[in-house]
Amino acid sequence: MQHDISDATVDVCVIGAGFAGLSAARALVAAGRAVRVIEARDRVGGRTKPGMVAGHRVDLGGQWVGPDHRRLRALAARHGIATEPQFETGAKLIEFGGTVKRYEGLIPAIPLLALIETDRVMKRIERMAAALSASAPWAAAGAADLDRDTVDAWLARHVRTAGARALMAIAVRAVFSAEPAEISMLFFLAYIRASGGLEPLISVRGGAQQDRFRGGLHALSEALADEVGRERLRLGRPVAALEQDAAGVTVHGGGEAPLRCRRAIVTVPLALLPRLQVSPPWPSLRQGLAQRSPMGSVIKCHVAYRTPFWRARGLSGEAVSDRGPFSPIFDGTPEGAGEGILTGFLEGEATRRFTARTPEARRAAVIATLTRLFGPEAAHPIDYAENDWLAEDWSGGCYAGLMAPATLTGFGPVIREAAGRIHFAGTETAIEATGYVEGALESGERAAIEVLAALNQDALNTVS
Ligand SMILES: Cc1cc2nc3c(=O)[nH]c(=O)nc-3n(C[C@H](O)[C@H](O)[C@H](O)COP(=O)(O)OP(=O)(O)OC[C@H]3O[C@@H](n4cnc5c(N)ncnc54)[C@H](O)[C@@H]3O)c2cc1C
Repeated sequence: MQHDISDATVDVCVIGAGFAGLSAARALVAAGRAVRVIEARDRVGGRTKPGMVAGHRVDLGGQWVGPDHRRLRALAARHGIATEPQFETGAKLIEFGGTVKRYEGLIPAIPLLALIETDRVMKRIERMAAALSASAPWAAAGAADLDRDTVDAWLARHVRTAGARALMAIAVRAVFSAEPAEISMLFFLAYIRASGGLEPLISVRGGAQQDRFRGGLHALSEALADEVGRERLRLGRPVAALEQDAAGVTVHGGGEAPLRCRRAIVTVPLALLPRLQVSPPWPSLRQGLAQRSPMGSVIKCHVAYRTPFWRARGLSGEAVSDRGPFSPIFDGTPEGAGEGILTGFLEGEATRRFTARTPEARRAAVIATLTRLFGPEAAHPIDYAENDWLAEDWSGGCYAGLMAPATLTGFGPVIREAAGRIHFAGTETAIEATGYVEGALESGERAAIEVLAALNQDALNTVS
């Protein structure tokens, strides 16, 4: 059916009320545009989610904020939401090659040769990432060669000691919730480039795990939804189809009458795009990109104890293990709480192994890892909470979308390209802090600017 531009109900329809969708909507509302945000879940926040453990509010999804995440910090400041530093006083633990060791600072207690090689390879990776353009990593000299390799294949060729390879695999899992064999070397470097380095991605102080929000990160998505205006939000309404013609876009689904808009912004992860019926079909490279951008695999768990007993033993609560399945681990105790909480992840292959098991089996495996690392006191938690993101229908995995070899060079250049009147946001499309809430906010702002320019151009075209 052909529609006229005058029958548009709103200027812009935003699909998805995660941080990207809400940030786009906020900017459009501020510019005086009529906006509707349509969200499949019955809540805002997408990959952030509130939970409770031992009576304390915790984040079941995204949690930390880095020093450079200025948009997220500005949002918190506007709402008087304070941060607290991630607790890191004391020694860290590493389980490596069958033994558990304590260490202080950044240098883990592993054999010297492996340590020297890890340092060398980290520096090389930092240099390679810094040489890429953040907005067009596919255009770099040698990009095709890097995009032919998985991280695993590259490490196998360039790292000799098994210890350094194992340590790098722990870092890859921690950042991508994927195995090194799953992702392209070029994608790995581009993701690092977007956050200013690998060290900032894996660090607490000065890095992506530096601070948490009092009351949880999810509360900031609620604050952002308030800024957009609740009357503009439709929750529990999965969009099923987008029909585009010369004058606008008709949005179908969620048991409501079709909604007509001049422009749409789709913020769902690339992997979920094929679930939307679109007419006309997505441009072929967009379709190919969506088919080749799977999500990572992660289960996040919080384990509560009567006290943070590890602190009394001079431990920070931070730990990693090459055996798993629960690694990495951080002290997740909220400031001022009497109880202690250890927060950590099953990532990549470990998630795949445990997603189909019972919650009891997962809990037992998590506690077994904690007991090996922190001793017998860890065997007696008072509460446990988890969230399997691989099983979340409207995410399909987390933390973010990944790219296997030959994707970024073959399909990447269209990642931020509009398909007619449909524009794209979402942390996967971010130039800065891709994969993080900060990236989601940046992508929403960028898409809003793009749409405002397009709406102005549409208006000029109508007049002329
Ligand atoms: C366990 C975990 C830990 C993390 N840790 C951190 C961290 O510490 N710090 C950090 O910055 N980031 C972290 N992240 C990543 C961060 O949460 C994401 O980068 C960010 O939330 C993505 O926002 P987004 O708006 O791009 O996507 P989403 O949040 O995925 O938003 C997309 C929205 O679209 C909706 N949707 C999907 N399909 C449809 C449809 N058909 N119709 C309507 N709506 C639809 C979804 O329900 C969702 O709400 C973590 C994520 C997880 C899961």
